[in-house]
Amino acid sequence: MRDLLGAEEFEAYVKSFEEERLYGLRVNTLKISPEEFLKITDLSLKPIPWIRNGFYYEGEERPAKNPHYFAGLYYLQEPSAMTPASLLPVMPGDKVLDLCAAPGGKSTELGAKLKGKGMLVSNDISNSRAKALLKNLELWGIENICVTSEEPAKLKEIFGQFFDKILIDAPCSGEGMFRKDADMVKSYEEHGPEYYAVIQKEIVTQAVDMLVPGGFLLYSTCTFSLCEDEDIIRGVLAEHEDMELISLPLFDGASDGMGLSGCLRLFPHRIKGEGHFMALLRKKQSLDSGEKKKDDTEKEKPLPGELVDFLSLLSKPFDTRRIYIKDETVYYLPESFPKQGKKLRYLRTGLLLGELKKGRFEPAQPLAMVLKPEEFGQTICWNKEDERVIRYLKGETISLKEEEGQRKGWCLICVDGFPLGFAKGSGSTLKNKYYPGWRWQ
Ligand SMILES: C[S@@+](CC[C@H](N)C(=O)[O-])C[C@H]1O[C@@H](n2cnc3c(N)ncnc32)[C@H](O)[C@@H]1O
Repeated sequence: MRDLLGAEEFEAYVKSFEEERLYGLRVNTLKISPEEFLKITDLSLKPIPWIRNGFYYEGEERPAKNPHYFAGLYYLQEPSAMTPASLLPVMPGDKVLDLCAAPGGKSTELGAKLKGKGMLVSNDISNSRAKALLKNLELWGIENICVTSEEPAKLKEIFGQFFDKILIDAPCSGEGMFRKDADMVKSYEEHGPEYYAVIQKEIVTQAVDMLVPGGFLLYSTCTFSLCEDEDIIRGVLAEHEDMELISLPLFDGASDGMGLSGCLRLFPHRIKGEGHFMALLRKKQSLDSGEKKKDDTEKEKPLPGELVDFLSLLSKPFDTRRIYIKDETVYYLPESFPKQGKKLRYLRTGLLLGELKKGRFEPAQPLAMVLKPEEFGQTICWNKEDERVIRYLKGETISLKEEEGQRKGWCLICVDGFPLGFAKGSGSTLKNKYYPGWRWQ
């Protein structure tokens, strides 16, 4: 680091390790604007200057023990780690791949940018980490997701040149994690920059082949070593004539790439964040890039009566051609989901709508998370201070107050106007249908 920064700046860098780590949360713009969120939250927040929907919170706050967290209104994320997804120019309708996605810090933001249009494939090679990723994406309320746990080479084999935008938040030696997580120092001693550089090169090479002409690839790490950062990008540019570097905008405290201008570096002694490296690449348009689109649209087919009955409770439009039933489980596939996508080892293909159970349809938790209260026939809304909110999140049976009337059938339970999950009414009692795996502990 002394070689990289020079003696004087190195002192400032080392000194930054005496300071407290920084805590951040990012507001879910699929559900609420940052301005509206600030009006309803009881957390004390300060804006992160370069992230429109990002805020610092104090370490003693407990934002994960808050009903708004269970409503998917925000994600807890280190401030500099919010930058890569904010800089990848994702547009609604894009086909987006997050190749190293768990536990979902960046995927949640990419999903929010898609606004339900197009498709987000979130992948992580580790199956256990991909499970945490799935939970975070479903809590966030992204309906157009596929979650896979595959080697990048396997994804390339199945998808080929398919994605408009790709994010690689690469596994790395983690020099920017030392203040946040002391264990990272130990793992750095086991596997340093040279070890990770080999893996990163392989991942990037596969990703380039999956990008359509004109598509963008954002590469990021939370480390500072040249061989994992600029050298990887230089390697891509040398080996792929059709890839070009697009300069990222500098903002207050951010630094240019070291020896490769246009990349972006965040250092803990220059910004209020732990540190990150980013580079944005674009695949040049080729003359014959007007590739014919295969028509993968499913034909209209009749749906089971119990599912039709349940869907009639919803005013949210569903394209029935995208409803996919496997065994008794019902999914809603993202638009532009390719048929060959089904050949992958996936944890989720689209939005999980629910289960067909002997003539009944039971809606699933992820469906509740993508709804707006007005999109469901029967809604029960409590404010955050109502003690029944936490009891509901703990899985308890709830009694309705007299003024709330009698309820029969499926109800969508909301806090401050944001869905938490389903319950089934029978008179003045609500049978709790909150997903047991997500309960308040
Ligand atoms: C820096 S973390 C990703 C963090 C994530 N993007 C986020 O914002 O929450 C890197 C991830 O890459 C995964 N990984 C490691 N090798 C991989 C590979 N060859 N292909 C795909 N993912 C890989 C790890 O399991 C790890 O979850």
